[in-house]
Amino acid sequence: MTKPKVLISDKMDPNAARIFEARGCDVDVITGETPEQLIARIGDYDGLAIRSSTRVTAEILEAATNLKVIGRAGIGVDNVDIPAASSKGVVVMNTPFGNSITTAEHAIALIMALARQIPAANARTQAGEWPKNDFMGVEVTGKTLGLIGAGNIGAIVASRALGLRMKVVAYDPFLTEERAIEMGVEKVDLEALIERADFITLHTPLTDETRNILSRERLERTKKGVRIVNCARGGLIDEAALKDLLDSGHVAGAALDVFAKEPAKDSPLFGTPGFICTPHLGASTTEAQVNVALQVAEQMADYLVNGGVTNALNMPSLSAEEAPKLKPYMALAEKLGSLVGQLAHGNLTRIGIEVEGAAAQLNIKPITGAVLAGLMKRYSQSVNMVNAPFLAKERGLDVREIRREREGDYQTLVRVKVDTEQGERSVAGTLFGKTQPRLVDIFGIGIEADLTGDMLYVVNEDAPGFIGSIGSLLGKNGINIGTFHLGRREAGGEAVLLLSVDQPINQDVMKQICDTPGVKVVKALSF
Ligand SMILES: NC(=O)C1=CN([C@@H]2O[C@H](COP(=O)(O)OP(=O)(O)OC[C@H]3O[C@@H](n4cnc5c(N)ncnc54)[C@H](O)[C@@H]3O)[C@@H](O)[C@H]2O)C=CC1
Ligand SMILES: O=C(O)CCC(=O)C(=O)O
Repeated sequence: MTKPKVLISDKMDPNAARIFEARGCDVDVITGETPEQLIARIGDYDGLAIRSSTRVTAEILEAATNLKVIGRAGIGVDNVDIPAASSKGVVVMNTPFGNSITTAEHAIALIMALARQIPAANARTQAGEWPKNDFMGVEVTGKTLGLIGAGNIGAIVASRALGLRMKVVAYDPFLTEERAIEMGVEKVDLEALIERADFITLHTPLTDETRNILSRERLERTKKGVRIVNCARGGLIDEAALKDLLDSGHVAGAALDVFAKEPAKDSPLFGTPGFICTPHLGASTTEAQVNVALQVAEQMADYLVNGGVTNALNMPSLSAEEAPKLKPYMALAEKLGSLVGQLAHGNLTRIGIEVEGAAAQLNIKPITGAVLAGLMKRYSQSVNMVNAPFLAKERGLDVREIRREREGDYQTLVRVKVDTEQGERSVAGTLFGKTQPRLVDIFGIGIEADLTGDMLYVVNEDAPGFIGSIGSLLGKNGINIGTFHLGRREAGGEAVLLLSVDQPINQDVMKQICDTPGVKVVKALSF
């Protein structure tokens, strides 16, 4: 088996490359390239490991013909076009906890730096001024910290701020009263936070809702003398309004680690009294960078080598223990989806995926993804279990999942049901010996078949001599039969013949089969 190839395109702790190699991947570290250079190179790689500098755009993804996974060594994935990655079937992963403590500590450091004007005092002292009378600070003890965003980092900031004897008020639409009590913070609405906070710190992602959350209008309603810290994402604060309010003295201090446009090599805020900044250093500690590098490499290698999915933003997680158990089910599910896709006529509007017996103990999402991928192969060659659910949604396909704990005739069963113009139709399969996918039911007719390679599907009237006539027709045309499977509703009723052949069957032979007396439906299948 060829080794998966990974490109590390941003500066990353060297442990990442070591882990990739130890886990059986080939790895190249090529940083600082232009988008055009990355576009020219990316087609060679199965995995792309990034931090925040590489922007993974739709154009880059278009050129990424082999790419299976993008791993962000860090939290924010606003530098990745996730919808484009999803529709190309590329898994996007991040490392949601590896740098949280470090980033929270940076926010606290900036709060303290603002309270005591440390950067300006340092610069002027080192310039030989000894400006003792120019730097009257404020205590943080007893002050109110307004926390916008109380997720992982926000919660750590809150705990540290409480340790500094600050009072913490938090605004986060997803913060429950119970969690606020557990964190020791007061849950408030945004407007109350704006009016009450002596310090404000932001810890939300940048979304349509959070963009400009500290707008000019809100900044103007803050307490006079407020100090503001942003270690989350540029774009959360109106930078022009912040500059005006620093100039007017309404805002006493602001510390930005992140800017609306990065790298921020120039900004109207630079040089403004009370303004301090760092170049997106929130996650930059040795500890955090080792954490995220190890974690992203482990996660990506696990996916590329074993199919395990951890911390993916566009597909359900799949642990390294689950992955090998699910693998044969996913092969079965893909084959059943593909069978339905090849046999069903017209536009499908609804699909049901039922798992029964042992299959019901497993995570159903990957099974659903595999059924949909098999089904939609007829629309697109680049469909896989990552993008299939998105494509299904785009096409308005109603997908239902049903789990039945009890066993039926089989110890484990996956059934795929679709609504067709002829009514509801279903196919089902099981695993022989826990790993071998087998079809066991096709549209209500029991049959045991391995769905593999080129196959011929025939529905016929059950009559003596029919099987022999099909066998000799194929023989006459030089087509060798590999396996032969039969099933029927009842003696003399509707029967199904499913056989594997050593080569695709051409149109001429298909017509001859079609013209054979007793044939009702005939279809060439491929798996
Ligand atoms: N400066 C740096 O180097 C770093 C920055 N970050 C950034 O920090 C941010 C937060 O990270 P985590 O705490 O790990 O994320 P998280 O997902 O654990 O927490 C984010 C919180 O924001 C809340 N939120 C969402 N929409 C909101 C809204 N409209 N108003 C108020 N709250 C809202 C969510 O409910 C959630 O609790 C991310 O944007 C991340 O990119 C993370 C690491 C390093
Ligand atoms: O990788 C970095 O230095 C930035 C980290 C960051 O912004 C994040 O994890 O969201």
